[in-house]
Amino acid sequence: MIEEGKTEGWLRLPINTLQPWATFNNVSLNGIKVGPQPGHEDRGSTVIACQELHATDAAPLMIVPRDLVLSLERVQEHAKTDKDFRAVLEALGEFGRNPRGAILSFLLMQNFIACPSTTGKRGVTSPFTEYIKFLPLELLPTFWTEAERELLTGTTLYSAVNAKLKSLYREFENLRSATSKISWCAESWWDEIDGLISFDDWLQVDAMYRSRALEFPGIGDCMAPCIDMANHSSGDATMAIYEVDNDGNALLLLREGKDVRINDEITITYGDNKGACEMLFSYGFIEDEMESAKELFLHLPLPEDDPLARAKAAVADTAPGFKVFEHGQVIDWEGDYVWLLCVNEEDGLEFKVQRTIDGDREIKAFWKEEVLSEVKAFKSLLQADPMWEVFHLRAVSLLQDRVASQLQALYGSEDEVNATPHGEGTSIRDRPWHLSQRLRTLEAGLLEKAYAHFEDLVSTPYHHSFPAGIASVAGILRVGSAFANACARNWSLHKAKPFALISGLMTKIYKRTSLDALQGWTIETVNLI
Ligand SMILES: C[S@@+](CC[C@H](N)C(=O)[O-])C[C@H]1O[C@@H](n2cnc3c(N)ncnc32)[C@H](O)[C@@H]1O
Repeated sequence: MIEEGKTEGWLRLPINTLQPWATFNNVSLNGIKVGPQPGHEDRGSTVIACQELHATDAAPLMIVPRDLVLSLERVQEHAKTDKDFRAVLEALGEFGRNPRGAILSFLLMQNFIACPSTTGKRGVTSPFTEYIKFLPLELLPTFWTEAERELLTGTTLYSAVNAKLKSLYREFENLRSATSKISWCAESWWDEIDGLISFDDWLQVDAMYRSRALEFPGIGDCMAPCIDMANHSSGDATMAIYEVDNDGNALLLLREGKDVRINDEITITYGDNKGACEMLFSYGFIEDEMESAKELFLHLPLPEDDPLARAKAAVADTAPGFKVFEHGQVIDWEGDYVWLLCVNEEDGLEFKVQRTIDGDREIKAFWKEEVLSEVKAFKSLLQADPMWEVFHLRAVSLLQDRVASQLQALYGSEDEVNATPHGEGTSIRDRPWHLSQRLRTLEAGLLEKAYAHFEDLVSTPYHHSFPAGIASVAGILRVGSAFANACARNWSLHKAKPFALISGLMTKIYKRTSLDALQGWTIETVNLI
């Protein structure tokens, strides 16, 4: 329905009619207009200065009345006067009571109301019935074809998009089964012959929300019409900020110290620390200026041979993996889950089944008799342990292996991806092709740096306590691995593959030697470090 509406025109309004919509709905636009920026039409509409503006001038660039900010609260308000929509929201149960479920179903309903082929009018119009006509169709990766998604093989976006599509499908199926019980929905939305709503519509409302949601203090995630017309730039290039005033109105303000000339673009930041993967996932682009993937999340499966795997999975209240990030010149990682994987029964980890006050059975983790109330607290317990150096080495070693396997997946898919026909006359569009290539290069760069960083961590602190024989074997392997790695880094992704594999193998042997050596002589040696 939505794509059809955009193509046929009944769900489209020219962006130069946003100003009358804004005036009619009491949105004030001061010294700015919304439209495409010449030379950057591929970025859609944006906020442009129509006069010189200075941060010292007190007036906000935009004031959006609180009633127009689309939050959970606003959707619930609307439901009070729209009994058809209220029935939808109630049918959705818990999902209809959280911001995402409420906002997405509201957007779907507003698109449905705008559809001219609706027989027997349902729902109540709102300012959004018109506003959604200004919104473009975003080519987020959830709209990439299967062949286009294959271009992401080896990147962290590959599994993220596939998992998102599965979860969107589950949400859509829930929506369908819950609202099929409402007679007008069964007829107008889901009828097998002329029902209007399809899975693509759910993808469209998800994309509208995902690419435009802003987080306002005191409101949470919401959509603020007109402010969501601002494009993104990061760092010093960000020209404006958004906030709420004491009355709950949403404001767009020029950043302190910024002056703009007529026709300059006024951008906001969608999150300076967001990585390339997240930018592409949520907004469908990667900033031209981005030189690093910034951060990426790698999943860590629980090893099949871990006897405590099931118990660990049951208590893990955190994402099953870790984040590698590069902020400035610093490479680091975080992930509480990793510590669960590094220790076992022989180290002091134990699980017990306890009864809760409601009589339910609950599995509890213990570290050396001390209850582990949340995985987040585990690292500090381990840090206080005499074996910390060993646990830390195990963790870094695990992370390095995971980074190596991700690099292998990236390099390993390189030939096939590069050989994929793309562009005109093929099933691969230019935009997904270029964006996937960009992501591949950025993620390879960050993974390489993380690999080298972990290599430094696993090698440096322990060497001086190894016996001479082990130290020299470890030393040779380390130098060899560093050499192979340096070759890998200086060559193109494609040529680097054999070097990366050699480096990976050498580091594996080296780390094994180090770990065995450390664990071999146990606590006294570690205590000396
Ligand atoms: C919140 S909307 C901004 C308004 C949008 N351009 C429009 O026409 O409605 C976010 C979308 O704008 C586009 N966008 C924003 N900043 C961009 C940038 N720096 N480069 C490319 N596209 C950008 C992306 O398509 C993104 O999903």
